[in-house]
Amino acid sequence: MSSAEQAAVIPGAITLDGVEHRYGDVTAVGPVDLTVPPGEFLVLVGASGCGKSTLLRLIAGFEEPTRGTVRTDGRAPMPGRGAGLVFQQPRLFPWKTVGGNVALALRYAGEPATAGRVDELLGRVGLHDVGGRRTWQISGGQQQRVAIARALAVDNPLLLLDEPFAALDALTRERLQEDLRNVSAATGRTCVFVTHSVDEAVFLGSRVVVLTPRPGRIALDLAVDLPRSGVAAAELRGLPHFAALRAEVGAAVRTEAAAAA
Ligand SMILES: Nc1ncnc2c1ncn2[C@@H]1O[C@H](COP(=O)(O)OP(=O)(O)OP(=O)(O)O)[C@@H](O)[C@H]1O
Repeated sequence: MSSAEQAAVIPGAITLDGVEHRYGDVTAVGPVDLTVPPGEFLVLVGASGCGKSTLLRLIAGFEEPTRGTVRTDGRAPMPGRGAGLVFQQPRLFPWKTVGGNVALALRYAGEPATAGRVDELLGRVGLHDVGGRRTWQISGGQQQRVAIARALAVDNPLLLLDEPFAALDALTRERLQEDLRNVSAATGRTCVFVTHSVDEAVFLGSRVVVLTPRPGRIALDLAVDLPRSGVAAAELRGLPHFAALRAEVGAAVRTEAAAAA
């Protein structure tokens, strides 16, 4: 068994081995080789259409690679019953309460949907005393927090997020980034996060991968060696090293976008 295969059987590990994906005649992704150890916060950045969402869907098991293999926990990913998923739109059920949405996710995951467990998950994302409200009675930022709580209800070490904060105003977005950073540190989940924002990538990621224009391949694979806890968000963003990392990622994104033009 290779070291990549050994890493892949550890819960929360992801391996992509020679992965390519085509839609008809269009090669959207690949080849990509990537090993993500458990607990890593990997951010995928790149120009529109470079294949970020396709890579995420391959890891979620919604797409099968045209070539190569994807493994999560050493197995082919299982669509539907696999990782916790968060999308750009919260996709909550409007006929259910906030707590009802989280309870449904717990039941779907085969876990007891007790009031205590629902409150605990809502508390994790900073939501208190809104469990009895309808989803349309809370703000867009709060709805996205519910979507994250629902994803955390899934008993799986993987959390996959596709531009979850893109539709939010700047201040709400920053607050959710801070909370997600803390949630990921507290839960130890492996996160894969897709974004267009270089700042968001460097703030959230413990590793940032910049993709080339279609087909998406790895142009830059950068470890973000910033403290994961114990430093306030404003302080972190003010560090010279934060600015240096942001400049490095930004330059790679611009170079790749220019190549696409
Ligand atoms: N279901 C599909 N059928 C055909 N082509 C597709 C399909 N989904 C995506 N594509 C194409 O594959 C390429 C990669 O798309 P993908 O959505 O993965 O990129 P992306 O980097 O996430 O883009 P964006 O940042 O705009 O969301 C694009 O050229 C897109 O048009």
